[in-house]
Amino acid sequence: MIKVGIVGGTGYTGVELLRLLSRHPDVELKAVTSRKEAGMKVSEMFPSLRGHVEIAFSTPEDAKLTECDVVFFATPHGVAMAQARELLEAGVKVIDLAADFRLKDPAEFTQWYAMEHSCTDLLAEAVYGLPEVNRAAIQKARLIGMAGCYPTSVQLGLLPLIENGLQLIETSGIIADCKSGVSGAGRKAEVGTLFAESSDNFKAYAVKGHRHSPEIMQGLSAIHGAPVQLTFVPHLTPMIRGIHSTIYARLTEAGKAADVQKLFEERFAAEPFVDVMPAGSCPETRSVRGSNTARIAVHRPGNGDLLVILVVEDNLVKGASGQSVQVMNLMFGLPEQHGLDVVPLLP
Ligand SMILES: NC(=O)C1=CN([C@@H]2O[C@H](COP(=O)(O)OP(=O)(O)OC[C@H]3O[C@@H](n4cnc5c(N)ncnc54)[C@H](OP(=O)(O)O)[C@@H]3O)[C@@H](O)[C@H]2O)C=CC1
Ligand SMILES: CC(=O)N[C@@H](CCC(=O)OP(=O)(O)O)C(=O)O
Repeated sequence: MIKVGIVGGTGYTGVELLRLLSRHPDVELKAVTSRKEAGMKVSEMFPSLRGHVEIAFSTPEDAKLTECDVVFFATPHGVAMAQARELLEAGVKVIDLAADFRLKDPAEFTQWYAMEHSCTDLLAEAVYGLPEVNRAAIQKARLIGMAGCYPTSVQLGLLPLIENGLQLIETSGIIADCKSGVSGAGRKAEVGTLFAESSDNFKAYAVKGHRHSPEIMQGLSAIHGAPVQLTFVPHLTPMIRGIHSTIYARLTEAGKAADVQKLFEERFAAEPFVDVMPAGSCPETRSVRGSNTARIAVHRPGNGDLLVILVVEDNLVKGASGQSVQVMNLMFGLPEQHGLDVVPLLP
C-alpha cells in the first residue's frame, strides 16, 4: 500500500483528494493536515466521507509526513516549496497542486506570485504534472508541479496541433477564452465568491494578465519546441464546478488541408482521460462533473481558416486532484485509472 499524506485537507482540492483516494485500492491515508481544524475527525467536517475516511486532521507539524511514501500539497502557493526539500531527502515523493514548481524561471515566479522562490535548485528537477504531455518523465519523477486548472484545458486543446514542431495553426495570436466555476477560487472566505456576488452574474477577470498565462505559454512552447504566444482571458461563471475553454486559432495552409477531427481522435485514442467528441459536438461542463475526463470538440465554422476548440473539465478533478492521483499512479507504476473510475454526475 502507498502511504499518503495530504497537506491542506480542508480545502476544495484537499477534500476532493480525500474522496478519490478513499476509494483507491493501493492507498493508505496516513495523515491529513489542517492548522485550523487539527484534532477534528475528517468525517465530522465532511459527512460525505463518513464510513470512507476514519482519520482526524493533524497540524502539519504533528503529521509525520516523512513516514509517508508521497505527500500531496493542496495548499496556497508558497507552502510546498518550504517543505519539499526535507521530504525529498527523507525519500518521500512530493506532488504540489499549487504553482511552486510549475514555472521554470524563478524571476517569472516572483513576478506573478509576488514572493521569492525558496528552493530554486529544485525547479530544474521538478516535472510538470500533465500526463498527456509528460508521461515518461512523471514515471521517473520524485517532485511534481501539477498543471493549473485552466492550463490543463488549454494545453490539451492545442496539443495535437502544435506537438513536435507541427505547423497546423499560427503559433501567435491564439485566444483562450475560459470560464470557471466558483470552486476554482478555493474554499477560503472572499467577498467575490459570496453567493450574492457570484450567482446570477458573469464576468471576466485578470484581463490585463493572469498568472496562468506564463504557465500556458511555457507549456505550449515546450510542446511545440518553439515560442507560442497566446492571449488568455478567464471568466467567473455562476457554476460550482467546471471549466469551459473556447480556444481560437488560425489555421495555416497545412492546417486547412489536414483532417483535424481525425488528428484529434488519433492523438487521444490511447489517452484514458481525454474524450474527443464527434464532429459538431458542444461538450458541456456537467458531462465531466466529478470525473477525471476532459472532453474536447473541434469546429471549423463556415469551413474558414479559424479553428475553434472547445474543452471541458472539472476544475477540481482533471484540473487538480484527479489529475494528481493520475500522476501518483504513474509515479508508483500503477494502472493510470486506479481510483479514478468515476462516472460523471448528472444533472
Ligand atoms: N480550486 C481549484 O479549482 C484548483 C486549485 N488549485 C490549487 O490547489 C491549491 C489548493 O487550492 P484549494 O483547495 O482551492 O484551496 P483552499 O483555500 O480551498 O484550501 C487551502 C488548504 O490549505 C491549508 N493551508 C492554508 N495555508 C496553509 C499553510 N500555510 N500551511 C499548511 N496548510 C495551509 C488550509 O487549511 P488550514 O488553513 O486549516 O491549514 C486548506 O486546507 C492552491 O494552490 C490552488 O491554486 C489547483 C487547481 C485547481
Ligand atoms: C475561479 C478562480 O478564481 N480560479 C482561480 C484559478 C484556480 C487556481 O486556484 O489556480 P491554480 O490552478 O493555479 O492552482 C484563479 O483564477 O485564480
